Amino acid sequence: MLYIYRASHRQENRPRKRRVRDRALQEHGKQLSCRGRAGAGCLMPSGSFWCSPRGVEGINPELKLCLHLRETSSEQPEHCGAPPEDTPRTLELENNLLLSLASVWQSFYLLRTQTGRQAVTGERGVIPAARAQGRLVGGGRESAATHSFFDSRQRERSLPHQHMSTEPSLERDLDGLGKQATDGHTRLTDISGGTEGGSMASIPEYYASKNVLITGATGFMGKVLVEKLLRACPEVKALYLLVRPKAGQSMEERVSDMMTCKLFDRVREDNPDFHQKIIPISSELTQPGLAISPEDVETLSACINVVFHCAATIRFDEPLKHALQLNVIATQQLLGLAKQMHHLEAFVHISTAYANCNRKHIDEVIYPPPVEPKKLIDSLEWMDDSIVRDITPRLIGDRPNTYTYTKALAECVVQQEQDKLNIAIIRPSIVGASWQEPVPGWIDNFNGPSGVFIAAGKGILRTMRANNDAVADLIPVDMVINLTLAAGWYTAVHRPKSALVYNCTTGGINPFHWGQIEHHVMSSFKRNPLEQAFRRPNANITSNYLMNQYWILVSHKFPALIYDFVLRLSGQKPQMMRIFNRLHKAIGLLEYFSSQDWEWNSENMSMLMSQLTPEDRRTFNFDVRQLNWPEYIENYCIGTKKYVLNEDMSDIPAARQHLRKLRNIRYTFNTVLVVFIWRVFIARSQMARNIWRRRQPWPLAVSRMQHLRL
Ligand SMILES: CCCCC/C=C\C/C=C\CCCCCCCC(=O)SCCNC(=O)CCNC(=O)[C@H](O)C(C)(C)COP(=O)(O)OP(=O)(O)OC[C@H]1O[C@@H](n2cnc3c(N)ncnc32)[C@H](O)[C@@H]1OP(=O)(O)O
Ligand SMILES: NC(=O)C1=CN([C@@H]2O[C@H](COP(=O)(O)OP(=O)(O)OC[C@H]3O[C@@H](n4cnc5c(N)ncnc54)[C@H](OP(=O)(O)O)[C@@H]3O)[C@@H](O)[C@H]2O)C=CC1
Repeated sequence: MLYIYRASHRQENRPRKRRVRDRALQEHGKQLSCRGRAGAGCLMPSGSFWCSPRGVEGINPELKLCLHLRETSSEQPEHCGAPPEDTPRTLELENNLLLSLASVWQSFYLLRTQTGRQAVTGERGVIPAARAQGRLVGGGRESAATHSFFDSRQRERSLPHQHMSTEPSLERDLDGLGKQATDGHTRLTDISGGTEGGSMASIPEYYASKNVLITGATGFMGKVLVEKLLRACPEVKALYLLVRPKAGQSMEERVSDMMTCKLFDRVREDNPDFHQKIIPISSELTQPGLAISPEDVETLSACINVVFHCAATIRFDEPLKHALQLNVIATQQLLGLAKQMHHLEAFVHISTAYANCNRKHIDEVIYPPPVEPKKLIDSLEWMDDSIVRDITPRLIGDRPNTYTYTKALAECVVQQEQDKLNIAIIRPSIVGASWQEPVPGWIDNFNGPSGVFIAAGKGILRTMRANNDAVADLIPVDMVINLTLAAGWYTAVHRPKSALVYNCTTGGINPFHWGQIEHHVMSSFKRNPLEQAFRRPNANITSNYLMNQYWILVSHKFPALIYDFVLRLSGQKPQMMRIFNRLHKAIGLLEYFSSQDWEWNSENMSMLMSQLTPEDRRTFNFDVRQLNWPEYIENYCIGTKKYVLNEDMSDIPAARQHLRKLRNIRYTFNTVLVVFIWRVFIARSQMARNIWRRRQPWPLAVSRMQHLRL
């Protein structure tokens, strides 16, 4: 079965385009991807998908046909969009052209398969083949900012390393085969991860026998990355972790502590000796040369194949100088080290979807930086901290904090090396607890919404400024890591000419709103309460500033005063007001993100998914359509209880009992308050009594009725 379609970029045609894709998807289980302006694509018999952003448009520019689907095997072509009245012939011509392209491709594919060269293009080598046949017009777009997946495969890179020099460029796609044969050395086999003669290496096959360098491995995402690599790619050779000593612990102690964490239970079960694959390297990223010893630099330069750069300061209130030091300068230094690595195949940089939060629509491109990073680095170097603090608001401009500002600069720094390295940039939105792996709901920190959920679950947080109808772009950490590993694989195997950006978000595909989050978080914590809650969980979000301030006063500050008063009376140190002040600072920093909407284009995420084998798609699942939000939020809340607060699930009955007690206390308190108000303001004041009578005629009516009955 061969599907052929072409799609215009016109907004009104998108639903139709989606229908075609969905249909093909239903029948083939393949995620299709087509991007660029008007596009044309065909799903090959092998199941692979071919698409050219400009090819057909170049042949027949006046065609503004929205969508056309044709099944060659069935007699009746299905039209998913109305073909233009004046174009049946052109359309026919075009379809014929696509069909002939497809058949050229098929013969080429077969030829390659017969000559055992699948590793070169695999079943995805459609464009090179078609281009080599001189059938496609148009080429890649020029700037990295408009770079697309398909373009990336149409341009040749000047490869930095010898072992990469066998990239199957379009121009030498066919000739290159001869060259390789004379070499007698299938270097492309190296690229595809050691699979011989067969199809493209799967993700675990690719990572087999690779040395991987990870920064930020002791952090939330880094840990999940290490765990997943060890579990899903058991043949990986070694993981080199750049770790600093901290809080009186050496880096070795920190890493061995980390490996005893519950997160690694499944890996430990599969391979009790997994720690042998972990090689900690002492590194303080804010120091010159990343404070890596010369011997370690030599080792890393000689053996690393893939770098995952996760380390960063994610604090929103980080002083600019420090945020710049870690998020930008350290990234620059790491890139410098990466360029020395003789066998580096991919450099994966973790950014954030909010790096460009000053925009409402964010494409998978690297936007011009707010300032040239080098200039800023040079200027801040000589400036006193207090001066930097004073000019920070002016510098960050329309970004909310130094974190998003420096992450945007880091992307620019990474982009500057795209000619020398194979780069992927991952931009996750709000990374939350795990969806499925290694266990549902795994989370180990208070960052982002986790702290808010916990504060609400403990009954401390009662109000927060957020827009009920704004999309809460949460993404589970395991999905981010699956995508990251897949992007590493894809970058190494396909080596896009320029850095490929992956917006790793959910809102555009499977949206969920803050109002819904609030509802599910509250009901989840009522079913599975946290221990020793301060009050019954009952948080409300509002976008109204004044309303929020009112509730802060009534529901936060007033109870805190009473509680601290009671603590004082009982001879203890007051603490509630202090806790609330910290909470207000934290939620004040988060409100920017919960009060507005962004729209991210995540086509590269879909593209990447379409490139995975069915098996890899299961193992490295980042299909956000499969997220069932209520279930995810329930597991998230349970995860905060189990893994952040280390509370035991067996204590839930006691926690429920505690909530009942709090409810009874509240009822009693409210009753006492009503009686008190009655006694003080109503019973004692003649004026209040008069008002009460006028407003409340029912007591008179009741007494009259009683009188009548008597
Ligand atoms: C129920 C209703 C639900 C409705 C939900 C509505 C809205 C959801 C809210 C937010 C969503 C937006 C999230 C946007 C994320 C953007 C995505 C990203 O790209 S980056 C990752 C996000 N980064 C962060 O979240 C970091 C934010 N944190 C900070 O900037 C700072 O930590 C701080 C909040 C300013 C606090 O700084 P401070 O110096 O005062 O404290 P410390 O950091 O030293 O921590 C002290 C102590 O407190 C604990 N802690 C830290 N943060 C929180 C928190 N949010 N809640 C509770 N406790 C927190 C921390 O662990 C320390 O504990 P200890 O001393 O025991 O170590
Ligand atoms: N969490 C989120 O919601 C999101 C995160 N991201 C990005 O994902 C990446 C990982 O974030 P996450 O795991 O949540 O962050 P964490 O704060 O949990 O981890 C940060 C990591 O960086 C390391 N690090 C920090 N400073 C240094 C230093 N000076 N020298 C060496 N290592 C250092 C930390 O090591 P140590 O343990 O020694 O402190 C830690 O391992 C970051 O790049 C972040 O921008 C993007 C979007 C959302």
